[in-house]
Amino acid sequence: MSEQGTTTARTHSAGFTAHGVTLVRTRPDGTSVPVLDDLNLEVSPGEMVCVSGRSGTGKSTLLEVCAGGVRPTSGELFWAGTRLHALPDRPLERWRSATVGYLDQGSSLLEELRIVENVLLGIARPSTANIHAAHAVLTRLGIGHLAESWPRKCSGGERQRAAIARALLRAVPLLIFDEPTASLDARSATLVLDVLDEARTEGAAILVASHDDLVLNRADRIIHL
Ligand SMILES: Nc1ncnc2c1ncn2[C@@H]1O[C@H](COP(=O)(O)OP(=O)(O)OP(=O)(O)O)[C@@H](O)[C@H]1O
Repeated sequence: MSEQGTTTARTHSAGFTAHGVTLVRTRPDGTSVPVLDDLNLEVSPGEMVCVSGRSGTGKSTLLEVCAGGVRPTSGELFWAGTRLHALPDRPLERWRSATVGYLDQGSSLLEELRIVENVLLGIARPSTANIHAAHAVLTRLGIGHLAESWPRKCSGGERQRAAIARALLRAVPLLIFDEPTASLDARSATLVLDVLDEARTEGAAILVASHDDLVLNRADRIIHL
């Protein structure tokens, strides 16, 4: 693993740190697959770090581990000094809900909910202000006109932007986005990156996996797997 770009002083007291992370998966036939091997990364508040690399090198898996969705086989994960790797399941899940805006590679939406309802999913009892904010973020992402549409009537890129809107709506401090521009043309990708820039300026720590030069060019640092 190698890094390029500027490096700022970071400590375990702010932002996200992964140290010596290893993950071994087990195939259905019982054989072991080493997926992550002794990975280290840090993402400070107000910084966007991009994980890049060939297909199958473990980018999505690393993001899932950092988001608290998969436990590493070994290694340490910290958020603002909290030892995430030592948390039991329920506190880890509470940390994840309160702290992480996660976009998976499939940009999964619930088909039985309209786009704006999908965006509001992470909020238990949406207020009028939350609903206005959901419409506003959809508009920023160029799909405000689709707020009342059903996901099945939307294109891949529109669905992807709706999933991004959902991850952004709660203004959480850690955004972990897997291939956020994968289904987007340059114009739509730029809308997404402008919104991410705004979140970064407001102090979010942002970790993305991407091959897209538009994303790589905006990153503060790049980690090559
Ligand atoms: N549940 C699993 N069980 C066993 N192996 C898995 C599992 N999930 C992923 N892998 C393997 O782990 C490796 C890394 O997968 P991952 O999806 O993290 O790669 P990636 O770099 O994100 O790839 P891509 O760029 O194609 O999305 C791959 O070889 C994959 O086959």
